[in-house]
Amino acid sequence: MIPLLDWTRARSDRAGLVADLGAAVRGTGFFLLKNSDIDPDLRTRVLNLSDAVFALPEGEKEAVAISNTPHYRGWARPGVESLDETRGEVDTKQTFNIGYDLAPNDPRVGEPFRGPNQWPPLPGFREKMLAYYDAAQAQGVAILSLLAEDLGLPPDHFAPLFDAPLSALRLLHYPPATGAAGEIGAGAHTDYGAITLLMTDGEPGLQVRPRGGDWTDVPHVPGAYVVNIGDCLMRWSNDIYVSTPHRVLPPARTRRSVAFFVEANPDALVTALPGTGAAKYPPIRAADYLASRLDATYAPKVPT
Ligand SMILES: O=C(O)CCC(=O)C(=O)O
Ligand SMILES: [Fe+2]
Repeated sequence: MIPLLDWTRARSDRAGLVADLGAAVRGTGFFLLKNSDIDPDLRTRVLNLSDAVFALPEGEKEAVAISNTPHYRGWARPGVESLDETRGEVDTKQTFNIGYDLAPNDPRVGEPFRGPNQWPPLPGFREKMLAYYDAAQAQGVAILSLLAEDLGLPPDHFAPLFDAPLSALRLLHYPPATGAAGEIGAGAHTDYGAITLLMTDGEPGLQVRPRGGDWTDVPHVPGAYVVNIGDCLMRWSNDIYVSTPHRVLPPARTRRSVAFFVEANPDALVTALPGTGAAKYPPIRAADYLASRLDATYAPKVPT
């Protein structure tokens, strides 16, 4: 149901990979991707640095808390986010968000989602996270080029719309389940962006709920990314591609994952792609679409 695709086919069997990808994104909207272009050593460094940031003393995490800035960057303690907007539950996960990096004096600072990142005092953290951000964005754009072919568009259709992106690198840390009533690692949700590239540590918990189906575990294939379509690309494709609800159950042991949300440039106009039929939705700027979704995620659910 969730196919395992081999990225090396992008060079050796491109038409075959385009066909398999096209089927996956019209089905559950989820697939596993092995042999990605992202350096395995860089992936390991990012996961280790992620452990290090969550292990910092509370005070050092507070110094880079997401609440310090309006840009959705930095550390979020458990309970700050509630991915399932329809329920009172708050997520047990901690997260650390990194965005497109701008110098504090860049003229774009002040536009929605534009700003400097907050960096914890860990050697190599900034350098490795920014290297991973660029590598993951490039991988996302490469996947989008195959999807453009799948839709009968030129392979470079998306590239200029994703070169100064809203994309977010998110480190996640789930504590072991306590058994408390209503406990959830990450509440049921769909992703907001174009494509999500997720690396996990193999600890189970991630589940998807395909249309008309039940919650199903996402298998773990060592070294493979879990890739899924987000709501923005579903809308852009005029609902040809499918963004599927997923969640993370409270894990038996500490669970770590690293999500990269591939997003478009703020000004990219999300409007039914050529050849996808009569538009079901009005055009919207990518930044306005993201703003509408993030507001719901961070709205207070519990009295503080
Ligand atoms: O941690 C995971 O496995 C999934 C996280 C997720 O779905 C998200 O952050 O959007
Ligand atoms: Fe997600």
